[in-house]
Amino acid sequence: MGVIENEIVLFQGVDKIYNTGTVALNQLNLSVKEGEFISFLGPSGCGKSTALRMVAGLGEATKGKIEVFGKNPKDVIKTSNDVAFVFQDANLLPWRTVLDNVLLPLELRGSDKNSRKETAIKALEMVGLKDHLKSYPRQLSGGMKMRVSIARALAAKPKLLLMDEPFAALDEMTRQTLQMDLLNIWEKENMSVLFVTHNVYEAVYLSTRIAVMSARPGRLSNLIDVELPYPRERTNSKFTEYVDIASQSLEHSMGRKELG
Ligand SMILES: Nc1ncnc2c1ncn2[C@@H]1O[C@H](COP(=O)(O)OP(=O)(O)OP(=O)(O)O)[C@@H](O)[C@H]1O
Repeated sequence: MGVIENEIVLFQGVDKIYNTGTVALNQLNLSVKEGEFISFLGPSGCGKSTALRMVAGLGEATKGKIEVFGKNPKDVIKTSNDVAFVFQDANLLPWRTVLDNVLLPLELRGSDKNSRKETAIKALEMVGLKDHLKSYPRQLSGGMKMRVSIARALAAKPKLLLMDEPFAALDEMTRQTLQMDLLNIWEKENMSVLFVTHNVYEAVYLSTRIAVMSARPGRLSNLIDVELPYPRERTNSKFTEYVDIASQSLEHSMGRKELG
């Protein structure tokens, strides 16, 4: 099989069976190209997080191959800052200020002392928190905490950002604002994003492609190319069409309805 140009992530025949016997992924095949914004959409327990975690070198495939930038994911994590992870929980240290939370991974990595503060401030600027450098996590709203968490990931200047339901705990207004801001950052920074969500609207709003996962178990049931220009208009009829396509695909993947 030839190498695909600009391929940054490859799942090839990937099975993941946990030692409890749970089959989390079954023959997952997916090729992600540079610059894509891919969402894994699927019901609870279909293996979305498992797939994302393996891209971050957390856990190994039971069978098949996963490559990130053409290498073993564990090696990529060990030797570069090219991959960053944002979780649903912002995971901030309560005794550190906003700036110090973003600085922490840079300190741990031993990056240059003089430039790291500048890098952290720039990342906080990108997420609109330049005026809150000295605040503590307890003084921030849920949305602001998530912004700090995103800034912490961006400070490493990753080429690939992995996000596991980052906005799931936020209210709808905050979620929509963060989605918009995330897209702006994605476009400006030339990053690629792998994003996990349960939310069909979120997947259609954000993604260049949606990987719909099935719970029977851990299979890719559909790949949807979302051919809509950015920024997307949620009230647009084309947007609604994609929401319908993704919803039907999701229902089909859960075995409730056959695709029309
Ligand atoms: N460390 C683990 N050990 C054993 N089983 C696990 C482990 N992690 C996940 N699983 C199981 O693997 C399956 C897939 O889990 P995973 O978290 O990847 O799904 P998900 O699609 O991300 O679910 P959710 O949307 O609820 O987060 C589930 O049945 C889960 O219980």
